Amino acid sequence: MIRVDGLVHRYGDTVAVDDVDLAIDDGECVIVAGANGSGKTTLVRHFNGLLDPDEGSVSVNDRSVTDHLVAARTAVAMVFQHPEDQLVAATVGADVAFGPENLGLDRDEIDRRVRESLAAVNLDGREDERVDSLSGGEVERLAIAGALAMRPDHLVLDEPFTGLDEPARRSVLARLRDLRAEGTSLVVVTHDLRDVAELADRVVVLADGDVALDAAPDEAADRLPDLDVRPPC
Ligand SMILES: Nc1ncnc2c1ncn2[C@@H]1O[C@H](COP(=O)(O)OP(=O)(O)OP(=O)(O)O)[C@@H](O)[C@H]1O
Repeated sequence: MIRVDGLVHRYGDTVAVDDVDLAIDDGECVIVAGANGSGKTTLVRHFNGLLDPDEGSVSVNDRSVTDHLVAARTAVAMVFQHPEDQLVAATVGADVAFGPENLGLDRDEIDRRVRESLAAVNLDGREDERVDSLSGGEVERLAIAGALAMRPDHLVLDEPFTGLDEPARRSVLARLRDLRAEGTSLVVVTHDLRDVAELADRVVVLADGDVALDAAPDEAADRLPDLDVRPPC
């Protein structure tokens, strides 16, 4: 479980996250939506300790993120909005292998995870290609493969469908559906629910850094336009 209690995050005078309480159960799929600047990215960056709370606390699997940073980063994998910033190696295979290598896994297991993760995002067989030769959508899929290779308990994706063409989008959605069925919790940050509403158990909408709505997708649909979120078609 990811648990957020009274979380406040400030950037100077800007209160980006304003006293948020939230719990995401194991195996749940939660959409975090809201207008630009409502605090979505800031909130989820606390889930694996990329930011420190100004007030309040975050725990993952019952352990404080601040006190158990390595455990949080092993349990929660993140894919960010600008995945090109997340690349760490020169080739596709080495990039996906980086996380599992840091977990200290043996070579066979690392190779297996690299193969499976690349296949999950339709990049199979491209281990030896240079990352700087990939298109924007391919880089995004590579970043998702890197997160999948960690076999995290919780996967957080910040605007994962931006820049993906239709086949790539379908393949990522299918993989997310499988992950959810396997018990991985998913947190998908978006301001447009059309892509992921069918997968979600809950929609959490932020407005001005606080939770303005927390409901099942069909219950939430009517209120979404008032909160500057495009409802699913
Ligand atoms: N590094 C930063 N320094 C200063 N202010 C920031 C920083 N990052 C975000 N902010 C501000 O904090 C608030 C919340 O930003 P955040 O990026 O978390 O929102 P968001 O909902 O993810 O927005 P978007 O949909 O545009 O990605 C905004 O007012 C933003 O301008």
